Amino acid sequence: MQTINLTSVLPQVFQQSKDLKSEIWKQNVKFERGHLYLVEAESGKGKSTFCSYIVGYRHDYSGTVMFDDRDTKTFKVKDWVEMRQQHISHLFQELRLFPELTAWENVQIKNKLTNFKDDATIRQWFDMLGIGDKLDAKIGRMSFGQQQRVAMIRALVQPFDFLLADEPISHLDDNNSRIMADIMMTEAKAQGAGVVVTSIGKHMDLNYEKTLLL
Ligand SMILES: Nc1ncnc2c1ncn2[C@@H]1O[C@H](COP(=O)(O)OP(=O)(O)OP(=O)(O)O)[C@@H](O)[C@H]1O
Repeated sequence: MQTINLTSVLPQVFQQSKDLKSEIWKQNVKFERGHLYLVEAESGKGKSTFCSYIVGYRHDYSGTVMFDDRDTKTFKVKDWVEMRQQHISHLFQELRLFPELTAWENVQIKNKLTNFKDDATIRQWFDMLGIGDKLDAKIGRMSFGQQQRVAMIRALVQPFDFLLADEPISHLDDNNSRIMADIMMTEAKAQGAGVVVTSIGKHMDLNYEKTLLL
């Protein structure tokens, strides 16, 4: 997939808003593979909603979301499954890890779908992010910031044309944010992928090519 195109997309929840000013909602916006975008917004403006539309978890909008020349409203479940396994990776703001599984198991459950990364690479990422001693820790017993790092690793153990990172560093210190940004961008470059980062203020320090206000 080369492009994601949003045309006149408006969430139902904002349908009655008279003073909606947005560079995404009700606009024509194109995200291209190989490019880096920042979507900035205040709380409640719809960052998570925007991500949900692109990964197909929600469809409560008017307008169209196109992947290349395919209207995603025509997608069947199997199309979304393929998209999420092979083309779009999503780091959820609320992470959506399995609390009863260990950090390692949470990553492997995703990695096993495509066997995309070897164990050594995954271990190295845990070490780089300062959670090398947490491989066997249950997610439910890790801090949110530690879980955020596990969720990023999980987002990277699959092929993708686009990576959507919804507030990826909300609970990270500057050092870990930098390391995570480096790992994420190295992976995205290796895959020639586009990256869309959303932020409520504190954002990854990256050379964004385009910033859009939601
Ligand atoms: N599943 C849903 N169905 C319908 N409306 C929703 C749903 N989730 C959120 N909303 C509404 O959509 C609007 C945007 O919510 P969303 O969670 O996308 O905002 P956000 O920008 O990600 O906020 P925050 O930064 O506070 O997490 C809010 O008015 C919210 O009440």
